[in-house]
Amino acid sequence: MSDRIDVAILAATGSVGQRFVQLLAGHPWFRIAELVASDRSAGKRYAEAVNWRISAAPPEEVRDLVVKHIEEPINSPIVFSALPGGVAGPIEEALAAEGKKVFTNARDHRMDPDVPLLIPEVNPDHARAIERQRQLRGWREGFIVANPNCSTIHLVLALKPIHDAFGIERGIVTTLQASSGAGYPGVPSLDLIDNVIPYIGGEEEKIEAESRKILGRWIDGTFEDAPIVLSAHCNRVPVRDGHLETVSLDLHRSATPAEVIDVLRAFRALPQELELPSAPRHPVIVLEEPDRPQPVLDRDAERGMASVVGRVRPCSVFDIRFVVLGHNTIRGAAGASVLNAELFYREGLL
Ligand SMILES: NC(=O)C1=CN([C@@H]2O[C@H](COP(=O)(O)OP(=O)(O)OC[C@H]3O[C@@H](n4cnc5c(N)ncnc54)[C@H](OP(=O)(O)O)[C@@H]3O)[C@@H](O)[C@H]2O)C=CC1
Ligand SMILES: N[C@@H](CC(=O)OP(=O)(O)O)C(=O)O
Repeated sequence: MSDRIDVAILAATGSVGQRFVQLLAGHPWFRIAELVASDRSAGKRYAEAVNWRISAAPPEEVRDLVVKHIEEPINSPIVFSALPGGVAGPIEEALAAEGKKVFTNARDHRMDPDVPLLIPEVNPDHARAIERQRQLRGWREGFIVANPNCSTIHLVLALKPIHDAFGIERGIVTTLQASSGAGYPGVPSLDLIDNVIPYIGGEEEKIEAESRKILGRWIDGTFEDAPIVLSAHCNRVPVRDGHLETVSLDLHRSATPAEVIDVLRAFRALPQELELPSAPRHPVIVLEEPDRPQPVLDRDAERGMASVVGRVRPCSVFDIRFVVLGHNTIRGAAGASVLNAELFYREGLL
């Protein structure tokens, strides 16, 4: 009999669901007990249902689990959700109302005024919002905690130490986002090979709004946005995994590239202090080679859990500019949710 806590993964067969399976297989605190997906997969063994795309084969411990239908009851106390946006909202609410602790990747509840949009290195205190959430929604044990959009997470991990040290007034971010960000099979290959698509629906708005919420404060029972103005431009590029973002920032107090590199390299926070199992030792890595970071070379840094910064230099329009890269389905999605759950476990909130 294991003393690990049982968890269910919703949408376990998709791009993000597969990452959940990979990251939770053999986890020291959590045990994959239930895998859930749509009509297409329900009733099949996981190994038959999934089109496993991230390594040679799914982990041994899940291959024979029979995939549940999304309408079947869930027994595990913790639920990781990789459901599609639009589908996720009501399902996650019903589960939280039943008492489940729901850690979601989906966009549906991220901007709710009582849902923490959590990056444990950046705003762990926002976790306190679950008390208000329970009060407002009449939930006794359950809750919903969201992690941000994949581009937002890597951007904000780099912004946080800079904001704390120098204050960010405004900025421009341009993303080059991997094809796996669109799920599987995602953008048709003939649309993406030899091409760049300068549009990802809703992404620019999410990056701008989510960053302000995360860098803002939880105060007197409400979220107060950080007064930072961002302009985002999002592009889909023919890269398999890893979102790269170019960033220019206007600061309250101007800083040299060396000062910015120092604060990024010194950045450590609660997950590192608590030694959470999925926490990177260095949440932000800074490279000094002029042509890095690159998706193929750098997306797996710290098992895909770190953001990799490079090309920190003065900006001719604002104060400072740099590039940040991160793995979109690991730290940008499933790994982010797992780290959120680990923080809750260590803080006694599960
Ligand atoms: N890919 C990324 O980089 C990121 C994705 N996200 C978010 O994560 C979520 C999942 O995205 P992704 O994995 O890329 O998507 P995929 O298209 O790869 O996978 C979709 C998954 O959803 C399941 N599904 C679809 N409809 C239903 C339904 N009605 N009930 C139950 N399960 C259903 C599918 O199951 P089946 O196989 O049985 O059809 C499959 O497991 C989305 O909310 C997305 O916005 C967030 C950050 C990054
Ligand atoms: N939009 C992201 C992935 C995603 O699904 O984002 P969100 O969870 O914010 O909808 C991408 O295309 O790379």
